[in-house]
Parts: sequence; structure tokens; C-alpha cells
Amino acid sequence: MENVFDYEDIQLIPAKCVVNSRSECDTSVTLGGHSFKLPVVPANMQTIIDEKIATFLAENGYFYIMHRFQPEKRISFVKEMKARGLIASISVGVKEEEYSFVEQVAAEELSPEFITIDIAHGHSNAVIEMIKHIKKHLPESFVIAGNVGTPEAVRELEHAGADATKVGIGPGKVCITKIKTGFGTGGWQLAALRWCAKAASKPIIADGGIRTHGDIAKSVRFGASMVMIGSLFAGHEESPGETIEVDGKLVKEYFGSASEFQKGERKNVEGKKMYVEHKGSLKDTLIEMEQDLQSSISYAGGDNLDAIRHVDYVVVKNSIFNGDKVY
Ligand SMILES: NC(=O)C1=CN([C@@H]2O[C@H](COP(=O)(O)OP(=O)(O)OC[C@H]3O[C@@H](n4cnc5c(N)ncnc54)[C@H](OP(=O)(O)O)[C@@H]3O)[C@@H](O)[C@H]2O)C=CC1
Ligand SMILES: Nc1nc2c(ncn2[C@@H]2O[C@H](COP(=O)(O)O)[C@@H](O)[C@H]2O)c(=O)[nH]1
Repeated sequence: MENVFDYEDIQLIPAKCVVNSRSECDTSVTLGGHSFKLPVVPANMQTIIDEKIATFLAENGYFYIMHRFQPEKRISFVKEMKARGLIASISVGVKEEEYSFVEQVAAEELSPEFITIDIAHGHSNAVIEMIKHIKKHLPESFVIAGNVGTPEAVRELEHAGADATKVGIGPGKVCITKIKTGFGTGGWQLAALRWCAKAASKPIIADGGIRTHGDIAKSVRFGASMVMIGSLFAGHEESPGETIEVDGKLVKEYFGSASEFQKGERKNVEGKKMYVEHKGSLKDTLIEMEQDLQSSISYAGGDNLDAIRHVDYVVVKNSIFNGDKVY
């Protein structure tokens, strides 16, 4: 790994515009045979998504991945989505009970369109075995496996049958893995994405570290088919996190899936809780993301996401914000 950089160190270089209006630019992406409005998916975390948000996203053409932290609700969730003609997209872990869960889903002939294997250290036999188990019992489901941070891991999970891999160990806003373990892609997530994408033969989902809408375009440039985002989606009216008032201002909680708040105990804690400013409706953020990405496409000199994948870039070490606050 010779070139190490992160989102804030990169600027994409504009190419001649070919559209008359940014509204001509198409931000849609295809994953698993389905087309989605944006290459963006809210993180499968309990303070980011719930059944109501998942339904809203599916009804409006956005990709979603439901979290796995209320395991008893997953079967009824899949049934409900199927009954409404919506895509079913759920998460699983790798513990013993998840094997029988997959078998139960198969026995009920539910076959969710997407299943994400969601663990911290995805380059493991536990994930490889779970990929094989899902592919055996639910061959129609598109399997996303992660998280990983190396080309070896991407290749191994793809070889085991994963249809996409999720890249990002430790770059998350509420992540403390890098501090507690010394490992991960925190601080060089964009370079890690590039490194992994070069090895991938299937789609890659960039996960964690997105702080601005421009970072979505940068992820696409460096090989992401889809971008998973937590903190930017926290704090909306609809967000499941608790709302509290601090100094007369409304804020909402956002906590890590490996935090004590998720786990209910202080064991192997690798996540923390923060409060984010209350920021209006999720719908408005999605619209703004789409407009900003349309603008990115126009700067890339094209009219769809593919244009971004081919633009030049410069590395401007830690200087692009020029002392400005991000927002
Ligand atoms: N993207 C990221 O950087 C990170 C994300 N997370 C998120 O936190 C949640 C909980 O993750 P996770 O703890 O993996 O899930 P689980 O608590 O479901 O653990 C999954 C299994 O993997 C084992 N395990 C966990 N970490 C390791 C490790 N480093 N080495 C070997 N075995 C391990 C666990 O056993 P045992 O607990 O006994 O070790 C358990 O059997 C997930 O949603 C995950 O995405 C967590 C950390 C980093
Ligand atoms: N190390 C940890 N990473 C976590 C935890 N909970 C979630 N995550 C990861 O963060 C991203 C979201 O990142 P953001 O920068 O957009 O906020 C999420 O998708 C997970 O991969 C955790 O407890 N510890």
C-alpha cells in the first residue's frame, strides 16, 4: 500500500460539461438486479433504520438494509415487505442461532432479495461458512458480506460466494475500534476502498467515514457501487434514536452497534454514543444528496455515475477544507 489518503485529502478534477442542466444527470445504480435512485444506503444500525424507514426507502426506490438487532422481528418484517411487493433486505450475524434462522426463512419460502452478513471482522471462517449456508438454503438471495479492509479478504469472500463485499473497518463516526485495537481503515478508508476495489470482481460497498455529500462521489470514483452511511443519516425526524433537549436545542442519539448501548453490557465494546443535531426530514436529505450527486456527475463531464468513475484526481494532503468547518 504505497498511496495512503482519505476523503479529505482528495479533490476530483472537473471535465467538460455535457449537460444543460444538472437535472439531466442520472444518479441511479443497479445492485443485485434491482435499480435504485442513489448509490447510497443508510447504515444497518438501530439508531439509523427501523421498519418504518425501511418501508419508506423501499417504496421510494432507495436501497436499504434492515439491522439485525431485533432478531425476533425479522421473519415478520420479510413477510410484510413481500406482502406489499417491496424488496426485503435484512442482516444476519454468524452465531449458531443465525444458521437456524436462515433455514427457517428458507422453510417458509421467503427468500429475501438481499441478505447482509454484518460483523466487525468479516475476513473470517465464520463469515465464509455463513455465506455458504445462505447460498445453500437461499440461492436466490443476493449476499453482501463484511466488513473487510484488504484485497485478500474481498477475494476470499467473493470466492466463497458473496455477491458483494462491504469495505470499512474502523472509519465510522461512532467507532472506537481504531483506538481500542490499533487496527482498521480509519484515516485511510478511501485508499483502502481503492485497494479493495482493484481486487474485486463483484460490487463493493464503501462503509463508514462519509462526512460530506462530496464523499459519496469520491467513493464512486474509487470503486464503490454503493456507499453505506451512518452519521449523516442520524438526527432526522424519522431517525429511531432518542430525541433529547440540550441547552434548548433538540439533539438525537446515534450509537455504535458494538457500543454498550447496543449490547446492554460492557464487553468487547468497540463503539460509542454521540448526540447529533436534529436535522429535519430524511426525505429532504435524500433529495439534497441526489442534487449534489447530480452536480458531481456534471463536473465529471457525463450524465450518469459512470462518468465519475473515470475522472482524474489530485491528492491535496489535509488541505482541501482550508480551515473551513465541514458544515
Ligand atoms: N465496521 C466496523 O468497523 C465495525 C462494525 N461493528 C459493528 O458492530 C456490530 C457487532 O459486531 P460483532 O462484534 O462482530 O458482532 P457479534 O457480536 O454478532 O459477533 C460476531 C461473532 O464474531 C465474534 N467476533 C467478533 N469480533 C471478533 C474478532 N475481532 N475476532 C474474532 N471473532 C470475533 C464474536 O464472538 P466474541 O464476541 O465472543 O468475540 C461472535 O461470535 C456489527 O453490526 C458490526 O457491523 C463493530 C466493530 C467494527
Ligand atoms: N467500529 C465500529 N464501527 C461501527 C459501530 N457501529 C457501526 N459501525 C460502523 O460505522 C458505519 C457508519 O459510519 P459513519 O461514519 O457513516 O457514521 C456503520 O455502517 C458500521 O460499519 C461500532 O460500534 N463500532
